[in-house]
Amino acid sequence: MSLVLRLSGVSARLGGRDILHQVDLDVPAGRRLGIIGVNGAGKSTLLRILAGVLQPSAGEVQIGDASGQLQNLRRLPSRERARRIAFVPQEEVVAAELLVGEMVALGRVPRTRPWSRGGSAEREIVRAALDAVGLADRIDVPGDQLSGGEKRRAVLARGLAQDCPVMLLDEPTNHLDVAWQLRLLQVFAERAQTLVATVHDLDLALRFFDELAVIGWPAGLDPSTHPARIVALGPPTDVLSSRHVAAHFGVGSVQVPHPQLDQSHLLIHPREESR
Ligand SMILES: Nc1ncnc2c1ncn2[C@@H]1O[C@H](COP(=O)(O)OP(=O)(O)OP(=O)(O)O)[C@@H](O)[C@H]1O
Repeated sequence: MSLVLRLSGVSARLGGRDILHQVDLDVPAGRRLGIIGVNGAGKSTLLRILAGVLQPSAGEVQIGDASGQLQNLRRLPSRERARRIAFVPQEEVVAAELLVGEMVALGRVPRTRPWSRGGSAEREIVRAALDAVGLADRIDVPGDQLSGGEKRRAVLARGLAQDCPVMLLDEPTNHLDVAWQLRLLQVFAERAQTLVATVHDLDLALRFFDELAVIGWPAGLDPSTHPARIVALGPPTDVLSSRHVAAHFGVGSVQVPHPQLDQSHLLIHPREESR
């Protein structure tokens, strides 16, 4: 299977502190990869490195083309990178002075000629992206008139409008109600060839992704003095075994089959109750 992104020996340093250490990660084309881990582990940092918006302190980030040829992500011009990778960061302010449609249209900038304005075809793409997140009727409304969850959906619509084969989403389900959490991930799964997303909801992670990577610390390493690394990688049912969840999240858990649907769910409980 060809790779769309590859991290080799990637480390990250922020504010004079080592955050990630020697991360190796392959993202194959056509996969849904979930990044999980406790607060402050380094998930956003890893995603920003994959997106090419943060330079690693060591190691190499490579991007693969349709034929599977890998090249250094830094050598790719930023406009070309933005035609191949859409990145939606964790928290983003929707500018009050922009209409919702104008903000979503920013996702089209890499696809248009420099300084050109989008025509009616571009407006249709923007409308379709807003429609996919249930906000088509808000296209001409100022951004600051949206609720928190609606703002999040509008920012995600901008990522959809960018129309890239690879989409990187940092906590896409933040601020969303339960129905939109499920629907939004499905929308992106249908539009993106390859999807990498960070999530905190481990039950959602178990059901939605093909593969999970846990960012954390091996047993015995003090998180306050050591950078994190990938401590588990593989199919969700393996990565979210009771043993792994206890070791990396400090809680008890059990995977149980849904009584009516052909899927498993993860029940979380305080660690003592598992005895
Ligand atoms: N600009 C920065 N300068 C210094 N330290 C930073 C900076 N950004 C993040 N950090 C630190 O890097 C570590 C990893 O942060 P990151 O945001 O990647 O974690 P995360 O796993 O995404 O966390 P969360 O689940 O809380 O969103 C944290 O300890 C954080 O305090």
